[in-house]
Amino acid sequence: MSGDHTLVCDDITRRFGGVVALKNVSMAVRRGEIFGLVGPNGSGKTTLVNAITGFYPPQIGRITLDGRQINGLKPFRIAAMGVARTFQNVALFHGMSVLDNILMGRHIFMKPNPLASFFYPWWARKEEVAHRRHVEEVIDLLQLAPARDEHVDVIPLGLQKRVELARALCAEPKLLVLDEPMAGMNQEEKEYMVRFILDAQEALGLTVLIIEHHMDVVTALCDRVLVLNNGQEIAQGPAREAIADPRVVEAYIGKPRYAA
Ligand SMILES: Nc1ncnc2c1ncn2[C@@H]1O[C@H](COP(=O)(O)OP(=O)(O)OP(=O)(O)O)[C@@H](O)[C@H]1O
Repeated sequence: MSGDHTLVCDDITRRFGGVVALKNVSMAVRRGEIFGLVGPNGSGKTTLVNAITGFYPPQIGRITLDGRQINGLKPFRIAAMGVARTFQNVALFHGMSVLDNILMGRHIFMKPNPLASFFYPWWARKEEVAHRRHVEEVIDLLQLAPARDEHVDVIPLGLQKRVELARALCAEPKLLVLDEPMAGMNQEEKEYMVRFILDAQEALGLTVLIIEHHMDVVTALCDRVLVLNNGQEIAQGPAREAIADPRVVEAYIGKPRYAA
């Protein structure tokens, strides 16, 4: 199945003590698509992302990235294989500027070699220029130039989330995983973020897995979605069809009284 797919999750089960957070969940994210993970609070979305990124590997099931099994690998190995992630609660480096935070996204490409840098300073400079060039492209793409020298602690939440997105893009990911990138944003900030994600996806040919609660954002962004409830799939398919599924409506707003 992996030929056209960047990510395949096959029959994933993850328990935390007596809590079954994911039960027999399968999905496949096609190359170049935006795939949404949807579901009410506690339905297992973050657990699935944590399984994919290696933070909490599944006890049962198999996860492959471009056909190579990744479950069982440490998070830094999975990151080095091309999976970049943003977090539900912004996870930036405090006390550092926007630019320095974004530059951190390049660290997986940096192979410090003090001897080479000492004897061939031009080589180290050339490497830094290449990293800077890539960072500048991302800064332009996400329109972050006016904020580049600001400290991340003093900029608005919407901008912080954009900086986190920029840092993830700088890792040139095969798979970009976004955990609620619109959380806490107002309508205008959400609309901007949707635009930036679509622009980045088009410009960089990204494959994106996104956890999202706002249904207007899901339909604007996602090609297909997996809907979870109580750790199990209740719908999967094209975004509009899946979220209109009666089981999904029921999971979000409950059964109408006359149907009880
Ligand atoms: N580290 C953990 N230890 C114990 N239980 C956990 C852990 N992580 C998740 N769970 C449990 O697994 C279930 C699924 O949680 P998860 O955070 O994956 O849901 P979610 O769909 O991402 O929810 P939300 O939309 O609120 O972020 C919940 O019952 C949660 O309490």
